[in-house]
Amino acid sequence: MASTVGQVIKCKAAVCWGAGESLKIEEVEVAPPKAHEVRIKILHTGICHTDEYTRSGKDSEGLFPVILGHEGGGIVESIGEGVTSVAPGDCVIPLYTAECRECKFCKSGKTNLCGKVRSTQGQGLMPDSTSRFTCRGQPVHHFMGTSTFSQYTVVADVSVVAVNKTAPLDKVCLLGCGITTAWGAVVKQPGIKDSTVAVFGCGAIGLGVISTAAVVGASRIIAVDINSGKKDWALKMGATEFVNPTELPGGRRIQDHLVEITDGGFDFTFDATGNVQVMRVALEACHKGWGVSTIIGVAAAGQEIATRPFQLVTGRTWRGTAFGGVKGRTELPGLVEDYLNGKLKIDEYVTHHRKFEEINEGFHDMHRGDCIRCVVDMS
Ligand SMILES: NC(=O)C1=CN([C@@H]2O[C@H](COP(=O)(O)OP(=O)(O)OC[C@H]3O[C@@H](n4cnc5c(N)ncnc54)[C@H](OP(=O)(O)O)[C@@H]3O)[C@@H](O)[C@H]2O)C=CC1
Ligand SMILES: N[C@@H](CCC(=O)N[C@@H](CSC=O)C(=O)NCC(=O)O)C(=O)O
Ligand SMILES: [Zn+2]
Ligand SMILES: [Zn+2]
Repeated sequence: MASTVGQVIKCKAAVCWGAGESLKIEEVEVAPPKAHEVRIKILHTGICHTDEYTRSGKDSEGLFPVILGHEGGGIVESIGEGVTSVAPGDCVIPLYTAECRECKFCKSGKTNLCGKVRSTQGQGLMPDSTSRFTCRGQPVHHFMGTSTFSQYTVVADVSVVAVNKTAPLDKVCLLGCGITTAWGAVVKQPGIKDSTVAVFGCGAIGLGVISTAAVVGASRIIAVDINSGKKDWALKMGATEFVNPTELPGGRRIQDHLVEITDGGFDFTFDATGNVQVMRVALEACHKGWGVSTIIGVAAAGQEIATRPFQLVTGRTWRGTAFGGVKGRTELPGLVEDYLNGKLKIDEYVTHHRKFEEINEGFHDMHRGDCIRCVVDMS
């Protein structure tokens, strides 16, 4: 087959032309990678709730037309000048949280949030402020620096990591977001061993938090979800109990119930719903004096969190995490090895598979209570 290196590639991509619209499979042109960029043939991608959040128009950073997707796996097709970290043929995972190892954030040792490409990423553009995608003669925005709903995508070299070539990409693509976020939210939070934990929301993220908290050795893990169908899932992943707030007697408030059954509240709580009222409950279900609540869920544009400041004055801590605090280029190869060695669950989360042409059905799957993660075959 003729080499595509340096050429514009024509391929299929799922384009979202406007907020709230279904994705449309289109022929797109994907320009070759410029300096410090990498063009990737995407083989599989998960659909994360954050893709739906932006598609639906709830993302204050949302731009259209756009190629969504940020939970992918693929093979490097070609590299731009100056790229040394990956090579053609490498098995890679695109990273929506870059890791340049040079910026103030990366060098701080305090955060995984890299500053190198974040501003252009938020504008749906590559670091030189242009797009590599066109469709029907017009530029199409990138998304989260990854755009994995395209058969070929271009990412910055700081936004991609090579992993073990034997890893099945239809599984480890989930390390591009969901599994890693949940894992990091727990392991990077000191003190979970022998502690009490509440997890609000039992989607892929919440279940991953439950599973990791169980592995780390939490003494009691209470899963909270408004869908009782999630009870079996939560218990299977390691929760010790399950509570459905809508089934409490006499309209009792969930935070009052949780504080009562835990003798004062939890050591740690996690929001994995993106609902700001639930975030408040998660904070207020923390134990006075030391409870720590972590926000993972992403809330819609215009939403704000609130609580009585007294909740914080009396020793509760409110914090949040992006991509689980994980530095992707440094840590993802190890997580892939953990998966290959049976130390990290991924297969269990993949409940649905879809062909690329069925990607909109994959979004519908996500709204059904029985879908944890849908993986799309991009071939
Ligand atoms: N910070 C980060 O880096 C990341 C954040 N996210 C965000 O994390 C959140 C979770 O993602 P994901 O697991 O994929 O989403 P899902 O939609 O799969 O899971 C959310 C779960 O929360 C349940 N839920 C909804 N409302 C409530 C409520 N009031 N009380 C308790 N449970 C409730 C849902 O139930 P039902 O099924 O009935 O709707 C569902 O089971 C999203 O907001 C996503 O955008 C995702 C990845 C990374
Ligand atoms: N664009 C949104 C913010 C969305 C958000 O918080 N994204 C998370 C990852 S969610 C993955 O599924 C994140 O990494 N945030 C940090 C970042 O730098 O974006 C908005 O504007 O509200
Ligand atoms: Zn995600
Ligand atoms: Zn950086």
